[in-house]
Amino acid sequence: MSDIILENIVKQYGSAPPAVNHISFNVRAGTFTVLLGPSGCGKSTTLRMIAGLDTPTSGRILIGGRDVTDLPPAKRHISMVFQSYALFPHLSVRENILFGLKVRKEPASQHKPRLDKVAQLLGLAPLLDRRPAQLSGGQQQRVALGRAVISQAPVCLMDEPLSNLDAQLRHEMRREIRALQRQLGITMVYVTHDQTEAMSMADQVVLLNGGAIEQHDTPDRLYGSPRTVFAARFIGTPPMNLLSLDETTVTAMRAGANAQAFQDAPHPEARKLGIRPEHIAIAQEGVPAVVETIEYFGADSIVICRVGSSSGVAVRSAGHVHARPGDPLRLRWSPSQQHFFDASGKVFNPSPATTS
Ligand SMILES: Nc1ncnc2c1ncn2[C@@H]1O[C@H](COP(=O)(O)OP(=O)(O)OP(=O)(O)O)[C@@H](O)[C@H]1O
Repeated sequence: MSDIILENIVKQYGSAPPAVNHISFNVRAGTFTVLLGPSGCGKSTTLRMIAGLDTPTSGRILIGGRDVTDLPPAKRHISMVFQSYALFPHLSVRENILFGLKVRKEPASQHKPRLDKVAQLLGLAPLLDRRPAQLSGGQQQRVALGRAVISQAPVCLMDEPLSNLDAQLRHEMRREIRALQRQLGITMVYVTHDQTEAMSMADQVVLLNGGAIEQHDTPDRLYGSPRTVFAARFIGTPPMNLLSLDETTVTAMRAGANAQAFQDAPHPEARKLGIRPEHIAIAQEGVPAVVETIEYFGADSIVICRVGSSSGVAVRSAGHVHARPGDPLRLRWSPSQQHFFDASGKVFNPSPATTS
């Protein structure tokens, strides 16, 4: 089986701080893992080391139980898809897709049946005689996928493969890639900085920050039980609200006569309270707030408020909210949706809703 194991991987370029700093994680065979994080966090470097395009400064990489740390890419039984597609402009779609099979001298009798299958899977049959320049961005992306899939490698590595496509197409391709991965049982490692992409595609997300793993979890747990302020803020649009637990804000929260939340004093080491915008409701009674701005999106509105000394607290509300900047509001949320963080930004006390 093609499990991937990274053991204590470090990548150092010259005297700069390590691009990848002691990371270890496992990818189970047949699953979809996303490497997620902001620009420069080490996603591509990590993927390139799994691919064999970069060598770790220290640590080991195993694929399917084999130590591949010092093996070249061609010996790792992997396929790759890059942002740039890297198609040969002078070759037809058919030739582009078959290129790898020819280089690896796979028996010619295999070419046609495998090409037919891939063309059918990806809807490329009518385009086989075209050159890349005669294709749309989405079609070129499909050819790049076809080239990866035809290799029948058990592991596929993708680096921001959809970033050149418009939003609509990106959406469609996400579904296609996920369906293809499931259908073929491929072990997938996929790099993106787009948290929506990660959340909608992954079985497991490895969230990186400054070359280290911030959290490795299912999308569900990453969203529901972020371990750090960084994870809480990186996932979700708008991100989780963070209210400083200073006296003004705590007093404001306690002032809500019926504010179920926050009747007890927060733990003295808790410095910030996190609540997701969709977990706060505008109510008759509750924590007093003042409207700062309202953004209307059709299906819902985001009301930005001030609560105590915390400005910019986002509340997601269905439909159109009829309020103006300066209007007073009352807010409610359930204590089970509260996340407390300590001074170092680590979750203080996983919320009861997520510990069960
Ligand atoms: N060949 C290299 N030489 C020196 N430094 C490098 C090299 N490749 C990457 N780095 C540095 O390593 C760090 C991680 O880069 P990496 O490309 O892995 O980030 P990333 O998370 O993929 O970012 P992005 O989303 O912008 O592609 C960055 O600080 C980058 O400048």
